[in-house]
Amino acid sequence: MTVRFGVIGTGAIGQEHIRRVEKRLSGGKVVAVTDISLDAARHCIEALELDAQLCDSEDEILQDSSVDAVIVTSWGPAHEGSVLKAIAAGKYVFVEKPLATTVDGCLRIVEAEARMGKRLVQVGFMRRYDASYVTLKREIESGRYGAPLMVRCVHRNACVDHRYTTDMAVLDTLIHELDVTRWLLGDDYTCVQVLYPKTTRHAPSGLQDPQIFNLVTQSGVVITAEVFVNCQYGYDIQCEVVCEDGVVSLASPQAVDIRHAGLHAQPVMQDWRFRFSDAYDAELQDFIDHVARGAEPSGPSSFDGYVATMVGQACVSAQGRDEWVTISVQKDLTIGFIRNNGNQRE
Ligand SMILES: NC(=O)C1=CN([C@@H]2O[C@H](COP(=O)(O)OP(=O)(O)OC[C@H]3O[C@@H](n4cnc5c(N)ncnc54)[C@H](O)[C@@H]3O)[C@@H](O)[C@H]2O)C=CC1
Ligand SMILES: O=C1[C@@H](O)[C@H](O)[C@@H](O)[C@H](O)[C@H]1O
Repeated sequence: MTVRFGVIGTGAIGQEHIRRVEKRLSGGKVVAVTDISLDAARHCIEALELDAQLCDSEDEILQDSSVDAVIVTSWGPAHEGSVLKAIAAGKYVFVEKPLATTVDGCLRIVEAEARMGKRLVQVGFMRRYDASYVTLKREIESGRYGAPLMVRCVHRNACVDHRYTTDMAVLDTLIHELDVTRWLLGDDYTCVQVLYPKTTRHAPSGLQDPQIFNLVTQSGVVITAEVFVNCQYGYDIQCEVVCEDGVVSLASPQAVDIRHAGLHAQPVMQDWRFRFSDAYDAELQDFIDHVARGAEPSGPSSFDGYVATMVGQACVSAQGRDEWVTISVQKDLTIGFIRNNGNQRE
């Protein structure tokens, strides 16, 4: 069966996902698109030469019985409403991170899905599909290096625009580390502290950049994550796991190694589009494959989305304070269904 998609939000990653469904992946087709800016949606249809209907609203997409699944790629604060409506309409939904920008919003989604009695939602935490992260997890789980003790993460973007605010360093950027490190270690966070180094002159006015997040897990692993979104030189994602008997790190994603003009160098990618291109392909293909055979998605679940936003909110509340903030994930029976059925990709 071909999965017929409706897309809500035709901005940067919306267009990326539409292009991959149409041109690179198999088993999916975009049949309807909308955006709060209808001009943006119209332009997307024209620019990508889509054979898709321009819909006036998300409601029109969700009421359309020819749409099997939706891709939600609008701004974060709009995600909750679209996902809840999609669940109510019984549609599968691939939603970009964050699942919702508030903890209560995430819980409403988790509970709505639990009431349906089946998983419908997959969250776009694509790093779980990145070959280098997958290998890193496999190596850690082999036990060959002993128990993980410390993790050092770096998340650098070349630059951001004036709309990027200090809390977005958490809910827009660090949220990837919050999800992937929990997945890598199979461990939950207990507390967080945020340090503010000197701010770069390249940061838009009022933005604290860079920021350092120190997190501790239940088993006592200490994670240090740097977020620096105006580093100028490119898009740089690093992760090093220090274990009792060895150190395992993400491999460089570069395909070339250059010796030139007295230098031995590797180019640095400039954007998430390139660094995680294969991972975005893999996550969406996995979603399509499950939906096409009527199976529940098995990628990052709404519970994972809830945990990431919940931990993210604790990080936000620790920003600008010189103290540790406690984190406790709610794991009651209401959401046990999703937790137990949707937490693992294997
Ligand atoms: N997984 C990843 O690595 C990435 C994830 N993202 C996530 O994807 C989402 C979108 O980000 P971008 O594409 O960069 O933003 P963008 O600003 O380029 O595009 C967002 C689009 O959504 C539309 N929109 C906003 N509210 C809407 C609503 N209520 N209904 C319909 N359309 C609406 C806007 O008009 C805009 O066209 C964000 O949640 C972001 O965090 C973005 C980039 C990379
Ligand atoms: O999700 C993403 C963006 O929304 C975010 O703004 C960037 O900081 C991240 O690197 C990218 O992966």
